Amino acid sequence: MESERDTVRKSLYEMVDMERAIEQVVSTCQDIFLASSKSGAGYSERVPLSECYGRVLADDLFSVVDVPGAPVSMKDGYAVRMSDFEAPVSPQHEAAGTRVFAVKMEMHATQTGEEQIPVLPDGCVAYVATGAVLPLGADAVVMVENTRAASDESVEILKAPYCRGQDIRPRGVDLAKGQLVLSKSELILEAEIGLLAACGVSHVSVIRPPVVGVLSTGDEVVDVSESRSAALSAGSTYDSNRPMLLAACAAAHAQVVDLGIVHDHAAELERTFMDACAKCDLIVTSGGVSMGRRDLLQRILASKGTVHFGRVRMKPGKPLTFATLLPNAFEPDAPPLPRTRVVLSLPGNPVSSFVCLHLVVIPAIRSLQGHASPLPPIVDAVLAQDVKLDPERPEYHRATLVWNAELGAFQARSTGVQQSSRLLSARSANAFLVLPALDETLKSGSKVRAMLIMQERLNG
Ligand SMILES: Nc1nc2c(c(=O)[nH]1)N[C@H]1C(S)=C(S)[C@@H](COP(=O)(O)OP(=O)(O)OC[C@H]3O[C@@H](n4cnc5c(N)ncnc54)[C@H](O)[C@@H]3O)O[C@H]1N2
Ligand code: MOO
Repeated sequence: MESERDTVRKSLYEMVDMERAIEQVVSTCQDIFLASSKSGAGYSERVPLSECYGRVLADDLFSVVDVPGAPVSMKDGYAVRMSDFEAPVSPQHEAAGTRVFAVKMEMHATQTGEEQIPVLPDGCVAYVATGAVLPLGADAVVMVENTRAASDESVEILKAPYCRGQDIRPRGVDLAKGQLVLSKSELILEAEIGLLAACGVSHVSVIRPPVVGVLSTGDEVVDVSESRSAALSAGSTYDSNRPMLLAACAAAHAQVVDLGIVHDHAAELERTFMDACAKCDLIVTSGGVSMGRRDLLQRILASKGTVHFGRVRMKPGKPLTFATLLPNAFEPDAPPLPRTRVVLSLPGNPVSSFVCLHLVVIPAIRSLQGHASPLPPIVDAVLAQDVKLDPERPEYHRATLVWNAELGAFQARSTGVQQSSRLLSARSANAFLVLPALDETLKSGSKVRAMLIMQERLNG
């Protein structure tokens, strides 16, 4: 048993590898998601298409219509019967390889009912617009560029269609009624929204977003809204973590709850956690997880639940802490709520928070929504300059990747001094270079692994 004296000098937690830490967070969140999908309680909600971007589908989806609903033309041109091209023709047209047909009707792209579709008379053609329903009996389309107006009512076809069905979209070729269009657990982005609308679906069942509460801790931390009313004292610092985390969690389609700034005071922290546990699936905190006397979070979490890890072999973000709490941990007499609560306590240094946000918070939110691939993608990149490695901890080095056509590779440029308080090192970053712990310098031109973040920035 360690004495009180020892515990202030040495962390209670073994240092775990970052890959293992990420895996543990993701698999715990996936288990919570699976348990809630089985119980069905509050698992999904029905939303209009305008609200489903970035959400995960809760059910398989089938088309309720054929697209197109009838054979339609793929070109502006003339609908023809192929058999009419076998009829005898004048020697003059025979020699020229052309044929003249009477144009008996015009079909435009309108909301044609099935009963309104006319029959194409033998030996005649119909003018058809792109997307227009074909007259019955037509089995190919000749585009206008292969025709010449012979008179007001006839057309000379200069190049006969080479096969039946040419330039026709048959009924149901794009989507067939009853066809599985999207599967449960698929991510809905713009293509999927277009697809759903195309097959007549106006509302979909999507996974309910996790409720994510965000709080900052620290007696020195000041809300930015106070910036107009009071000058910042020497020891104070504006709260940059909470606005950053709230924005990123909302962008990851969580329902966010601002839990404010909490002092380094055990009773106040416990009260905030009690309140958060009642309404949040995931509680994200920053600050108060390291070795200071007022770093109280790990002790509170350990007393109310399970701390899975409290130190990670990574830079920046070493004191990253992951805990789970039973939903009634702070109110033992209250009836248990359906889900285990997840707590991710990020280190207070703003860049450490930023890095942990991308490495564990966003993957946790994605896992709680049933995303099949919750982790950021990793690509190869080539260093644009020398980079000094950290001898003790693997580093997530902020960098900007730019595609270099000459190299046929992404080139990675460091964002500069990587100190964990220097938020400017996150500015314009679109990747973390995943660097090993080694006492050496990686030379310009070396190949490294790069984890893509904020992919909107990949093009600068
Ligand atoms: N003796 C040791 N000290 C420290 C260790 C260690 O291993 N042994 N680890 C260091 C590392 S690494 C980190 S990272 C920090 C993280 O500590 P905490 O999570 O306890 O963070 P705080 O001490 O509360 O704050 C650190 C720093 O960040 C500023 N801060 C805090 N919250 C915010 C916020 N919301 N917005 C902007 N800035 C914030 C705070 O004022 C401090 O300057 O611990 C090292 N220490
Ligand atoms: O790990 Mo700390 O986040 O390096 O400063």
